[in-house]
Amino acid sequence: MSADSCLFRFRQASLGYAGSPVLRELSFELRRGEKVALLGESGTGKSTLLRRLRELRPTEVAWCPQQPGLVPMLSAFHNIYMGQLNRHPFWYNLANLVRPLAGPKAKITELAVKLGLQHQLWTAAERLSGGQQSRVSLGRALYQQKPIFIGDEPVSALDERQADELLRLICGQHDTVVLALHNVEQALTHCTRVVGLREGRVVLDADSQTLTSAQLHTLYQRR
Ligand SMILES: Nc1ncnc2c1ncn2[C@@H]1O[C@H](COP(=O)(O)OP(=O)(O)OP(=O)(O)O)[C@@H](O)[C@H]1O
Repeated sequence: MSADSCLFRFRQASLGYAGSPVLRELSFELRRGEKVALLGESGTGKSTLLRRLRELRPTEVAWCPQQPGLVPMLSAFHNIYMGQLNRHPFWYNLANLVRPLAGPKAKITELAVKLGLQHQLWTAAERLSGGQQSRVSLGRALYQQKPIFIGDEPVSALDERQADELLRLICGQHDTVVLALHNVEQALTHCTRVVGLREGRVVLDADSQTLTSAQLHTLYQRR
């Protein structure tokens, strides 16, 4: 593996907020091409690590946050389009807001079919269900078309079949993927590597093929 295949490297790092560390003595490397699942109990620091990764390579990362953060009055189409807002001049974005342009319309319609949102494309985000909103948020991240996808529980509001289909889509479209998940089966099926966190420390880091779901469930057992 060449040195420049390393995208992120932490050595005994401390990550947290305003002087209060969440992740301690973090030693962690992530190489191009890896598909990594972060697992661990709520509050253990998964989002904190994902946010740091995103800050380190902002232009290369397609970011799918835990909270959809949609503009309520805008349609699913326009919310997805926002994934490429900063690639176009102001006049182009304004024209597309008033009357969707042919190019974005074709691409977003195709994406909406994959997301199962073809019938909700022109519905305002505030009128969508929680699962539909989270698919719009995922669509916005996919529409960014960046090489690295970082998702904070991007499929947790979806049923199992939909979640599997969309995880396949995410992993197929991106060279490198880092996902905070709570579902150990999804982690083993879709990711090549699993990193387990407990109380702000990495307690497991292994190739998915060497792991069992029973081992991963121990990350959630009370001590
Ligand atoms: N903006 C913030 N300012 C201060 N503390 C924060 C902030 N965001 C998160 N924390 C704290 O950092 C710790 C880790 O939170 P984090 O969101 O990284 O956990 P998580 O593993 O992603 O949890 P979940 O599975 O519930 O999303 C928690 O104790 C939380 O209260």
